[in-house]
Amino acid sequence: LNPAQHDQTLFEERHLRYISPLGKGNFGSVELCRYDPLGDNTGELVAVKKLQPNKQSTLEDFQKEVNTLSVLHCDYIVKYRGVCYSMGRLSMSLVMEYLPHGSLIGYLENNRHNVNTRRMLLFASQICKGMEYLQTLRYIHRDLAARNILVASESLVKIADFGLTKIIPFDKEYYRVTQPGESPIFWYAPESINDSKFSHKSDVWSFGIVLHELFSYCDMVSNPKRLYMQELGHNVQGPSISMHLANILKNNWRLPSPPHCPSKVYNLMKQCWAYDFDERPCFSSLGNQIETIMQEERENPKG
Ligand SMILES: CCCn1cc(-c2nc(Nc3ccc(C(=O)NC)cc3)nc3[nH]ccc23)cn1
Repeated sequence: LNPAQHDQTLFEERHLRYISPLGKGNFGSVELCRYDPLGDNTGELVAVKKLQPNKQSTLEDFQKEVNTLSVLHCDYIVKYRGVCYSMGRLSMSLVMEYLPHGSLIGYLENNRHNVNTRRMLLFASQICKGMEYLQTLRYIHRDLAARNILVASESLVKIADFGLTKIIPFDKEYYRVTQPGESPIFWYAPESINDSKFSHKSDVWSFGIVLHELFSYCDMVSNPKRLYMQELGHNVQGPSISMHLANILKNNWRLPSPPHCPSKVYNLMKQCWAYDFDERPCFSSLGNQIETIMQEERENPKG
């Protein structure tokens, strides 16, 4: 047999059966497929991210996303399975493990009543560990948000969508982006808004926003964009939004504590939202603080 037939990471398009749409990521949409080489529906379900057609730059970016995911091996990061070339290698798709419970946002909306504080803290500590692992490889995610967290089981979440992930150069502690596309500015640290500077500490800021989303049960009413826009006043439009956002952050306004959120958890968020990135905790410190709060929750459960 030729090597390709032994290469488990090469998926032949003719055996990849489309089932349904799963969601939208950076640079493309994700679909549920069954890889069924025997043609008897015994093949396994996979999540396939198809590159958005045309726009040459995204093919290059997409290849980088594929390369990034292919080297990540962590329980708290969605698993790479391989690639599927089509149109004679002119297009490609990223094949990943299928996570049955979908995005954290939908999960929390549908399971609000049986996700207590302890489970939220478990999810937060898993995301923290995934980010700690990324940092050991000098990767910055740059798009850490609840929409990019997937639920593998009722006790396991994973970080997904590495479309904006960058490697920090060996001689610097931050990455400066040239062309910020449609940026998720409400998840951005001040230095990212003002100077397009990204670092592990800007990922920590975004982690604080994810904590807020988690403890708000990803409720639409209190999502970060809506809360910030309320503070900015809806008359602020278009490009000046980021300037106004940077302003209120400079004046030390922060998202309010989610309803019934334990004060120790809100305190963690505030640490992540220190204006000066040097004052923000690192992911390992955050992980330890979360474990401590989890231990206290176990001793005298409130949630
Ligand atoms: C992160 C942004 C891009 N994105 C990735 C995925 C994705 N989804 C799923 N499973 C999934 C999704 C949705 C639902 C659902 O019931 N929806 C109403 C059920 C299961 N497994 C995945 N493995 C790798 C990526 C990925 C979806 N969007």
